[in-house]
Amino acid sequence: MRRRLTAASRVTSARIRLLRLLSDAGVAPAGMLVILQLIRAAVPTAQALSVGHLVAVFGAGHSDRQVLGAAGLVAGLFLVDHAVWLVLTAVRALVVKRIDGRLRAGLRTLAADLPGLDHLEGRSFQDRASRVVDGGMGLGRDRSAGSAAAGQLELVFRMVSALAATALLATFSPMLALGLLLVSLFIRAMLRRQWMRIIDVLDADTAGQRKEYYVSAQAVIGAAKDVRLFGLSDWFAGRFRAVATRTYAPVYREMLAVLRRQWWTALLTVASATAALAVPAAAVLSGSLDPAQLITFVLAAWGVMSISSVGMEAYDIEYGLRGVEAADELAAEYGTSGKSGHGTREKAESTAPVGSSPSPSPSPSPTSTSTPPTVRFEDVVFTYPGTSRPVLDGLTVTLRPGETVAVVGENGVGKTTFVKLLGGLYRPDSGRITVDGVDLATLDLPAWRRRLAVLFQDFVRYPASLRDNVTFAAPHLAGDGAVRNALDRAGGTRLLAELADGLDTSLWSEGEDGTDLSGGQWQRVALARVLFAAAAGGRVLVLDEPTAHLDVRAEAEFHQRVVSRVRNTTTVLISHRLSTVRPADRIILLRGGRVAEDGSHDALMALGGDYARFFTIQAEAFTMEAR
Ligand SMILES: Nc1ncnc2c1ncn2[C@@H]1O[C@H](COP(=O)(O)OP(=O)(O)OP(=O)(O)O)[C@@H](O)[C@H]1O
Repeated sequence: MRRRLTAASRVTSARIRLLRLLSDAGVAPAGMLVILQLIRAAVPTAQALSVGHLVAVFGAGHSDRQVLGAAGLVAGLFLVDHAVWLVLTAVRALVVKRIDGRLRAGLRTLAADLPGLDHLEGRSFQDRASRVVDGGMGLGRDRSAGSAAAGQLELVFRMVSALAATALLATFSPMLALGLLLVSLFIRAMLRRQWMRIIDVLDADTAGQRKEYYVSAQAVIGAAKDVRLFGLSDWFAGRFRAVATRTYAPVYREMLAVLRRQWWTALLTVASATAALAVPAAAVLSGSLDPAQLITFVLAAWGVMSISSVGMEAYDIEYGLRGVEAADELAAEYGTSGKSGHGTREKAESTAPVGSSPSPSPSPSPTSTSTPPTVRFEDVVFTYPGTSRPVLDGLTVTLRPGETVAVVGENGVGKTTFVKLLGGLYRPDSGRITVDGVDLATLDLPAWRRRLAVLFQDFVRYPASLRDNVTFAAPHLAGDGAVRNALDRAGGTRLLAELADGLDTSLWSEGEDGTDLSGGQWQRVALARVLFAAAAGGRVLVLDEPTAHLDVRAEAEFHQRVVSRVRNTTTVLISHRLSTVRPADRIILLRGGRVAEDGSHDALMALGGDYARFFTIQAEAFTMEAR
């Protein structure tokens, strides 16, 4: 009993939460929806009365005017109902869109405010985030949080409508009215319980995303080359069919099972309908009711019984509510930790730096921002969330102000991970990272990041103008001279001259009049972006594989053109092309998650370790090619 009461109170508060969501749509649309629903709720009872009145005036031989008036009332009510339905559909769509928009905007802000990346690693955040934006599998309508709120309002007024009909029927027979209402509510509860299990089955569909991928991969430009050249179209179609069958088969099985269990709810419905007809008919036969009243009360009984059916709104509520709950859970879990920590609360607590409190409060950087800082990794151990093997395992290294440090090592050794930790995107499991002696965990992260200019290996190709692509890190400094200068140093001057609209050329190839660039051209733009950021105050410049897409000449000129012209900045250069890193002040070779070799090119060549071996292999390959 207690469990039932708890469950009932949980359902009630969830339903109230849905109704409160309506305020997100704005007072005018939400208020209008309430008024329209109220009008529609009054229609069945008004129709019962008006049709009864029409029969009464017709049978009693009233004047033509009176009959026409009564018929006009009946017809008018039908018209009003239809017109209200049309307007209501439009207002409902607006309300749904606004509520969903607010919820999605909240999710975007929450995700963007989280300074770390670890929430994006596990399924927990992703699953709940996609539940918030999920429109569900609805027959012609969205099954979102907004539709759940609108559906809840619809249900409230369906109830109001049934109660109004009950009150009208009770003027004839309170017993019949109450009995019909209770049986109808019971049938509804049973039907709802049976059909809503389908929502559980749909919710358990974890293959949905893959299904989407198999469909979209064939239609988007990214995979189109592979699909054609490898002849993968049939493979994609086959995978889609397999996943779709796996998704929908349990849904159809559940539907069949529910249909097989319908016989006794059908029996109850037939019994209710028989009582609704027989009791007023018996009263007519005994002379206590006239035919006009018979019509009114039979229609009223129909109005009461209408609550027994499970309408689309029930699915909307059930499905959309899970999106609302997911949004609430995300807000509770990540809403506040995101502002101050590096990532999720759990990760922040479990990996707090040695000797510091679990959730250090951020403080402004005490270091000067005009000079490059001394950055130290002290015995840093780091394991990606959801994995067990540490990528960095006791990494100790110092980046001294103004020096150029190259980081090299085999694929997967942790070079990019080192950069991610430097940017505060993850926190070490143990050990610490200091900036001028201050633990990075206690620094104001946004302020620290303004001192970094990072070119990632998988840099982003923003669908925006060339100018925006260069100035994103410091839009307030977007003077043409600075942009051209950054492009020039990145080797992008010729590219700029070739583009029809110069700096204003749209690099959004999918947009109207947009242009796309080659891989190497994009790399120059991305390089210009970080050089621009460095000129705007970035004191630590990180270049992860900056020459991977560049042609031979650009690669050969890279050090001269880019690295040697950087002033008042520490440069971290990651590259597999050892000729690119050769001029660096220091070269660090990572192995087993820590520094294995550290020194200038000459020193490491003299050491005769891995660096010397790799360099010799590359040099020999070039010499052989040259012959
Ligand atoms: N988000 C992640 N989640 C789990 N493991 C990851 C993640 N990112 C990287 N790894 C793993 O961490 C290891 C180090 O990756 P990282 O990208 O730092 O290597 P890298 O030295 O930059 O490699 P490369 O030279 O190929 O660019 C790899 O084994 C990789 O599989």
